[in-house]
Amino acid sequence: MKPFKAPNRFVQFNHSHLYWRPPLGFFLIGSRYFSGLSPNTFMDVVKATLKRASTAHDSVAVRAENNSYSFAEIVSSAWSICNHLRNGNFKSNIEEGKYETSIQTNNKSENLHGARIGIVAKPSAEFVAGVLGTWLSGGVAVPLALSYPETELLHVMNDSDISVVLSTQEHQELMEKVAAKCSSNFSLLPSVTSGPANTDSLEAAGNDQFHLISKLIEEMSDSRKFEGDDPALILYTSGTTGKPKGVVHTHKGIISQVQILTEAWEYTCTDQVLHCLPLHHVHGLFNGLLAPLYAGAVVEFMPKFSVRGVWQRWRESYPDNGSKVDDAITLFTGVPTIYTRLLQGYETMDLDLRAASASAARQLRLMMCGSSALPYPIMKQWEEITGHRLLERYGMTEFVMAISNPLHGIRKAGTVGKPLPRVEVKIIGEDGNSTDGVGELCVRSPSLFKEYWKQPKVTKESFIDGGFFKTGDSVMVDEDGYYVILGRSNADIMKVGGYKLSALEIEAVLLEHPVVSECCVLGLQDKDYGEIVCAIIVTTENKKKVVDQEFKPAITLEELQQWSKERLAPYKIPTKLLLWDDLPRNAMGKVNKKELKRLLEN
Ligand SMILES: Nc1ncnc2c1ncn2[C@@H]1O[C@H](COP(=O)(O)OP(=O)(O)OP(=O)(O)O)[C@@H](O)[C@H]1O
Repeated sequence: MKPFKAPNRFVQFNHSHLYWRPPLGFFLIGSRYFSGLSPNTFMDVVKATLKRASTAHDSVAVRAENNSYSFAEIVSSAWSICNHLRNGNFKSNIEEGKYETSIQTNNKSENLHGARIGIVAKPSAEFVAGVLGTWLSGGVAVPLALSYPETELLHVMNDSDISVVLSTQEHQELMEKVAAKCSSNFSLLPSVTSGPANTDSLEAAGNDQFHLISKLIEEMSDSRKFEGDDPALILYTSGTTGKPKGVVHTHKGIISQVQILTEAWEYTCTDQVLHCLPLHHVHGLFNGLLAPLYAGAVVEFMPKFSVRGVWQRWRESYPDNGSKVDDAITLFTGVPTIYTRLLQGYETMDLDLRAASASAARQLRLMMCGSSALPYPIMKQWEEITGHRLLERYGMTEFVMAISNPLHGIRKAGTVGKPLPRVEVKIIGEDGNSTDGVGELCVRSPSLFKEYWKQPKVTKESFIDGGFFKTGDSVMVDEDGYYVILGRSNADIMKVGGYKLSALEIEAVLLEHPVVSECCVLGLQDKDYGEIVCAIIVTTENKKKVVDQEFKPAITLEELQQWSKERLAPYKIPTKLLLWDDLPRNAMGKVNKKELKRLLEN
């Protein structure tokens, strides 16, 4: 195993032919790989990277658990996974590490022709190799959530007709059981082996590696397994608004999306991402992994999010005022609850540690937030401490990212910015016609999904004329052309006594109350008003302690209503209050309001 080591892309080698570094200013899209040609699929990017690696030392692409892995190392593991899948010998359980690691040119081996391959692994080099190996074999990757309970796993695996589940020892017991119930095969992912870290030893050990890479390129060029329009990925929606649906993305859609993100947020090969999100969701998979890899950045996985771990990693990156280590983190992206937790962690630090943490965080290039609405108090506090105004953006499983606040220019609180390059949007009213007011957001983008898996009727109903996808989100545009997300039409938009209210707007206000730490607003059925506004509140820790001692609630409905009077129109003020210890959130930190409503109304 290669020791954890700084990537050497900043190193100026003596032998200039060993390492090509794009001149600064050379435009960024895939600049590490392409000088003019435009890739059709992500695998073209991989091939170009390998070509470069055959004549140069390939620097670090992924770091995980104190190991560093180059693209070539990940791809050679992907290649053995591909052979394994194509040879169809997965019926017998293969022990970890016993995959055929040499390159086989097996003319009899089958292209998988779109067979679905489930991938269950924590964020790791093995996960990345699993996805690339699936693509190399002509299969469709289906990343499955580690947090899924068995019933949900069964639903997703049966729904997508998974042929083989690739997983690691950690999940072997559960996945073997589930695979057997779905008549799928189970196979262990081989460990990605990492080679020598420095150029000298690489040159010493070099011939084998270069030989391997040349063979990989040959194989990849020989056998074209898929076209741009072919399915590459099925991601399951979180099920916030119904049963999870399989969203099919094509190779072409994936490459378009990573190009869009690279361009908008100026990802480059000098970036190093600290990644602590799940990989079965677009935020973690595209924003945090595929787009950075495309740009040649390093992705460092922290598979289990840890508040102390994140702050510490930033402090290690920028140890003293102004100094920066070679493997310094430059990019971070998270959901709002991650930032809430980081702020809570910050508050428990002593003054010296706070100063060091804030100063380190300040030096990252970019910090982003999304997947659900970023509460204003969190954004404000984060900016006061770290100097970063979080870049909030809007996305969805079906088109990945569509709207974003700018990298340069004004990032407006409470908005998600403007459409990303090459993304078109329009708002339609209840009559289906375009409107300038509040309405449903529709998106047309090169990254739009192909279809819902095995659901042609639902797919058809989700599009309007001209190929715009109906998001189900209510939005409006402010005076500067920035988009404001009012929420899911069927979960966040409440109909109270004839008024249509946005739960997100009310949540944003309630979160400013000093005792409110988290909150969720939803409409509950009412015979007089249609719906009433119900607020579920988690109070701040200190208050809760006082409360426990005094046996009195941290806040009463009357107190909340009194406080709200100056901030909300009378019909928006909650008429029901529930105080909970925490909110039931999924892996992406989202509350399933439909399920909560069902629970509270029964
Ligand atoms: N910055 C943001 N602000 C507010 N809402 C956001 C933001 N980013 C994403 N969202 C919400 O997340 C939704 C997309 O998330 P995702 O595709 O995971 O679906 P889901 O709601 O979690 O699950 P399902 O599609 O199964 O209902 C968007 O439609 C929008 O409602």
